[in-house]
Amino acid sequence: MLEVSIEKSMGKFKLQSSFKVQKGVLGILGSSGCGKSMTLKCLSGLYNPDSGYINLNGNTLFSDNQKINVQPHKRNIGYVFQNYALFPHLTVIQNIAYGIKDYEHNLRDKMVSEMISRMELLGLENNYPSQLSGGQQQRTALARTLIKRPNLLLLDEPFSAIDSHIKSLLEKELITIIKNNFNGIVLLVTHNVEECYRLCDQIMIMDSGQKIQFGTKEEIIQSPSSVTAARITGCKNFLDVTVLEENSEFLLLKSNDLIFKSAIVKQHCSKNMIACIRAHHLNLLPIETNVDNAFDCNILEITDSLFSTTLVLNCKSCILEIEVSKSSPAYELTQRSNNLKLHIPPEHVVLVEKNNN
Ligand SMILES: Nc1ncnc2c1ncn2[C@@H]1O[C@H](COP(=O)(O)OP(=O)(O)OP(=O)(O)O)[C@@H](O)[C@H]1O
Repeated sequence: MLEVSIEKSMGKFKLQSSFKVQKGVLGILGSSGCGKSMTLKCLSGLYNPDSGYINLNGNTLFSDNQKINVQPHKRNIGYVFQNYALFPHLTVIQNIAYGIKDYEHNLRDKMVSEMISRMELLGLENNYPSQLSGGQQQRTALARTLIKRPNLLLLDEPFSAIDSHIKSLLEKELITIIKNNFNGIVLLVTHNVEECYRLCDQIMIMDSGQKIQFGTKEEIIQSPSSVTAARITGCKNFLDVTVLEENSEFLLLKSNDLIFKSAIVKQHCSKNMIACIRAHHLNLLPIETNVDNAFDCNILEITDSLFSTTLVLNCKSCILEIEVSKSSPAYELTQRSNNLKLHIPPEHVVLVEKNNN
């Protein structure tokens, strides 16, 4: 179990990080400069927090109250940096052995050769980092870290230096390696929501040095708690709405000339809220369709991607972005007409408080 409650000021920036993880992979998601890497650096001991505490599996690594500050190399925390930070003048085998250089040499050789074969680095033992592919460098960096059997593994944007076409292969590989070789807690820093969803069990969203939401990945994606959390998790549509009616089945909402339904929500609802709707949850239907919660709209802009199309629509004076797969019937419709019906699934409308940004 990892328990963190720390504060750290650096220039104008203030980090106030507090969270608890029992097990599994925690994704730390947030835009550039929100304090993700600083959180990892405080955990690893590279930075000293100004105040607070860090407890890992019952051991206090940092506490300003108790005047405890365990040195970085005694924390048993593995840290894989964005660029892997391999020693360029050492071979694969020497980089991996570096992590356990104080071990008795027979034991060290045995552990290194086991790690080389587990990480599928056989045949590359004597290569220098410059002679390795991105994926091989990543596996070497992981091997160097995991060989020390850390209690906590910190991964800072492990795929940022990798081409997108091999990224998905490496993601799968990384998760298999971690699941098969490591049973401690993993913290994965990323600003890519899809990567975060694929790899993590829980997600913490950060903004301006603070945690703004923490939960399982399903909770975070289905129920963002604020406009910022929704935006960071990829939501594109935010409508200022007035709640016209609230009954046991639905809420009736108004934004400009659009009056639409959302499914009932558990939380208290104010009169004025923000409705967050993800672009891929909206649907397009033929103009003559007559179904509940579907409204006339016209296409203002089309951005064509490889497998999907993003459309900007005007629907009753509300501007909405919708993403349709090129293999969907909705895409066919966009090829034939500019005037369509926009269906808003009530269960996919998330309401957040207006002042809760
Ligand atoms: N050594 C430092 N001195 C002063 N300010 C710093 C220092 N290191 C980081 N900062 C500031 O602290 C803030 C958080 O930085 P951090 O590296 O944690 O961001 P991040 O969320 O990891 O961003 P990115 O996704 O771009 O890596 C930034 O505003 C940064 O400018």
